[in-house]
Amino acid sequence: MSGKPRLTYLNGRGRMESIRWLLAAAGVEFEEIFLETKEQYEKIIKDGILMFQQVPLVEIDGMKMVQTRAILSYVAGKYNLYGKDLKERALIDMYVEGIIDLMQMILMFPFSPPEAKEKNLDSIKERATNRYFPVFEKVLKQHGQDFLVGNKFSWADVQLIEAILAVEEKVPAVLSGFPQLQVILLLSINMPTIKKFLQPGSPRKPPPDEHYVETVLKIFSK
Ligand SMILES: N[C@@H](CCC(=O)N[C@@H](CS)C(=O)NCC(=O)O)C(=O)O
Repeated sequence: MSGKPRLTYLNGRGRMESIRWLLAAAGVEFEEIFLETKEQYEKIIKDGILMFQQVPLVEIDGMKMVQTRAILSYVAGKYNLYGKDLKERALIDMYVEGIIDLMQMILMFPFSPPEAKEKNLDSIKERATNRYFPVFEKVLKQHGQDFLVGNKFSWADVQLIEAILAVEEKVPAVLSGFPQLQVILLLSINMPTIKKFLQPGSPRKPPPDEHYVETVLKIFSK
């Protein structure tokens, strides 16, 4: 093995995308194995590699890690993106969990039935604008620092930037009432590691299309 973390998931965003973001933001290169068939997925289950028969799977530092949040917090801790003490870490956890709740709506959106799409899109817009983005706008405004926690770039910032860009893909003007978020977005997308991740040809995955949705349904159908 090359020593690089090895990620096993589908060739699409899903639950793995935040892990790709965090590794990329930390400047860590990784390898990927893409599941394309149910047989491939069943084989890794049969081999006993997936603790709960679920992906994402990340092989890192001799471990076969599953559970998205466990993987993310390991990576955040390992690469100094997890605050300087327990209190900063608690804050990062709260921010991240909030953003993950918003991202969950975005994750499920492509699987909405056609008649529910408009309503679900409205809910994403409503939640982003009225519940989640105002929190981060206020935090940044109140402490006047560049980043969310401890005046230092952290996992919380990475998660926020991923979420902002994901919401903007669906609701382009969503940041118009959030000047602080515009600033942190600009600052972050110009950081060398993130800039690289946002360039074509990087491991960042495109928004889910019909083929991705079909592949997910095919692989995970019972
Ligand atoms: N709590 C787990 C959930 C993982 C999960 O639901 N993964 C899906 C793919 S995105 C899966 O493997 N589904 C198959 C199954 O649950 O049987 C995590 O956050 O990693």
